[in-house]
Amino acid sequence: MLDKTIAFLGTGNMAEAILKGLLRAGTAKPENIIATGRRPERLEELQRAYGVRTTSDNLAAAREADIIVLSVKPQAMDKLVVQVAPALDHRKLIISVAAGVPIAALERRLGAGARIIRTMPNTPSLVGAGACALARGEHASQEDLAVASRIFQSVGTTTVVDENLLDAVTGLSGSGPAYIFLVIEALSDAGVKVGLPRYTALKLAAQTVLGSAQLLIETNAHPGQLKDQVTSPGGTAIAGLHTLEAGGLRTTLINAVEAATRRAKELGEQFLEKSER
Ligand SMILES: NC(=O)C1=CN([C@@H]2O[C@H](COP(=O)(O)OP(=O)(O)OC[C@H]3O[C@@H](n4cnc5c(N)ncnc54)[C@H](OP(=O)(O)O)[C@@H]3O)[C@@H](O)[C@H]2O)C=CC1
Ligand SMILES: O=C(O)[C@@H]1CCC=N1
Repeated sequence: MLDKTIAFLGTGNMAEAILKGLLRAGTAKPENIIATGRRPERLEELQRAYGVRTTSDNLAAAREADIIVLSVKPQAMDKLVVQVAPALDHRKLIISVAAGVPIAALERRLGAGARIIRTMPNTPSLVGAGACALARGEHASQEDLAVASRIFQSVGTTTVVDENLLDAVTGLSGSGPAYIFLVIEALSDAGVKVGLPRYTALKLAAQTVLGSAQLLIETNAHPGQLKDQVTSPGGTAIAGLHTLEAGGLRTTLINAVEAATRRAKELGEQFLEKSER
């Protein structure tokens, strides 16, 4: 149990996933979590669902909390950071989940000495199956990194990386759930096309993705080896695989991760420009 108050500044999809995961794991108590937002109906919904404290006053939340999670969209981050900067002194641990936003740019807004951990989580955190990468800012201590890691470990796996790799992480695992949901939806449509009822097709598709990932992680085997185990000579899987290769699945996935990584960099550059004004 974390004996600290955590404020989520901007409680949308990603912050809710972390918040719910933290409560589910028993890492934080609802009374030690403050969730901020703009719309009263959203705050009521969060209060009702999780019993956390809610407010539209970011500055008051930042003043009260020990740990501040910056969780608005990158495009809204500069305004938020300028607003809460007076409350964010070196006694606070600041965790950013924003795609692209560099630590140096946040430090420029928050002043020298700001203890910042930049992270890239993903939405499966909601069910304790997240994948999060973390990078430590110059003024954050090893202890700060350990506290941030504990938060994200309670909702999934964590990896510490150099900050310059976080845009790539954003392209792969941060954005990855969107790719996989598209794949599951497409596989379900395919199941319907070959005659399965919709619900049966969706259940089979989702479990196939989950089970394959679990098999890979638990056996630590190479994905090619596990693919070969499914693929009999002259059988069904090779017929399907040939079609996927002809459709350029690998190249398409590589291009997707590259495009998302590029977009994370662009978002960071836009933030930098704003923070220089
Ligand atoms: N979604 C994802 O899969 C991932 C997202 N991220 C990062 O998480 C961050 C949030 O993304 P996501 O959760 O998807 O976005 P959402 O739009 O779902 O959440 C952002 C929330 O912030 C609120 N908000 C906006 N401005 C303010 C403000 N000034 N004060 C208080 N609340 C505010 C919004 O309220 P309102 O609805 O009223 O506008 C909204 O609820 C981004 O920086 C993104 O890069 C990182 C990893 C994965
Ligand atoms: O699309 C986005 O910008 C966010 C960041 C990572 C995943 N979703």
